[in-house]
Amino acid sequence: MRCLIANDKFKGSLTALEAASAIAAGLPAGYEVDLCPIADGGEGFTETMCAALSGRWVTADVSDALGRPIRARYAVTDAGVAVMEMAAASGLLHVHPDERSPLRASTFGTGEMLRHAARQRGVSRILIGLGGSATNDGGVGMASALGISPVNGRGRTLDPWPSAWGELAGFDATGLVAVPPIQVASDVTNPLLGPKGATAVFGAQKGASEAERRELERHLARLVEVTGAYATAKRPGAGAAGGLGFGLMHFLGAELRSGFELVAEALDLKRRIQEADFVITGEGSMDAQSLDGKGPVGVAQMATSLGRPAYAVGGRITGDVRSAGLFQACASLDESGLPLETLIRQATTLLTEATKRMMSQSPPPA
Ligand SMILES: Nc1ncnc2c1ncn2[C@@H]1O[C@H](COP(=O)(O)OP(=O)(O)OP(=O)(O)O)[C@@H](O)[C@H]1O
Ligand SMILES: O=C(O)[C@H](O)CO
Repeated sequence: MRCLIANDKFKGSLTALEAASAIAAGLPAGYEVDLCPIADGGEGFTETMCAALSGRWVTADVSDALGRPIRARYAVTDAGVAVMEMAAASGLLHVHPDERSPLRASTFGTGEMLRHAARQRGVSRILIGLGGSATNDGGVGMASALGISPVNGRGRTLDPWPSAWGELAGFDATGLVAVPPIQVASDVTNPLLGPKGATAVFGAQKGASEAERRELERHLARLVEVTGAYATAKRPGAGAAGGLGFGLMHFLGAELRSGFELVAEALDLKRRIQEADFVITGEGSMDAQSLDGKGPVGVAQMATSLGRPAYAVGGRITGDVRSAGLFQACASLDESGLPLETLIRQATTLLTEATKRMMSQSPPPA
């Protein structure tokens, strides 16, 4: 029996590779294993792509979402592609829960990282992953760092975070820095505005109260009005990373694709599924958001279409995912009834045990 293990990270407890190894340890003796950690555009995207494309790491001193100095890492591949994730600079991970404040947060640091990459010798293309952001600025911070500044009616430059845009009247691009073509790997397909938009769906996890979410939505709507980019705002992925998807497409003409699809291509996932008898996927939390184009669901759909049974292991797996008809069997760490803190601390052992249990209860068809 050959098993492909293609899971994403368990955020807060295990990287994708650590989780894949813990899952492998739970398989019956004698099974062949192909470890294939995946990512979708959020944290872990660069590491996964760098491993697949063989790149070297570069560090850049930039700003985090609140403007504090941060050292961000990205990779440059042998083929001259700079591969990065916005979360390395503007991620939620770098902002303590008490400090989260998307009205004051900006993607300026992501723009600095892009500028840094554009200046690297031999870089002819940039691939940037979106997801896990602390920001909700429509990419204005990013644009600002590249010389496209938000201005008021008198031409005065405004700060690049939403609460400063009361008088936003346009953009001054006279200082625009040259950047190579950019391809975007988006973790979600949400549009910029509305009930399925960046603020409504992801604002709360960044610390925005209901009143703040209303204000953020107003600012983003104003941004669309001022730029006239109504069609871009509606495109799938425009709402990724607090609207950075919109900003990259509108200000820099970037091409946006599903992060999972890009990763799947780089990892040669289809061939590896075909070579396996069954597939195990998973991530920290498999929930309604996962059904919206996230990696593990993508793996399961691909496996099903190739006639290979898919299994899921997660920290938690909600009922809608379990009943989506995608998995032969599911096992989650929280079925043990242990508190989250213990599930996170003992994630490796528990994941191995959950896999063992799942495989003995529902073995793959011989
Ligand atoms: N060992 C664990 N046991 C139980 N739950 C876990 C464990 N590790 C992570 N989680 C849950 O998963 C959540 C994180 O989900 P996940 O790892 O899928 O990342 P995510 O935020 O959905 O990332 P992405 O935006 O890339 O999908 C945590 O908040 C936690 O509730
Ligand atoms: O960063 C975010 O807002 C979410 O991960 C969706 O992209």
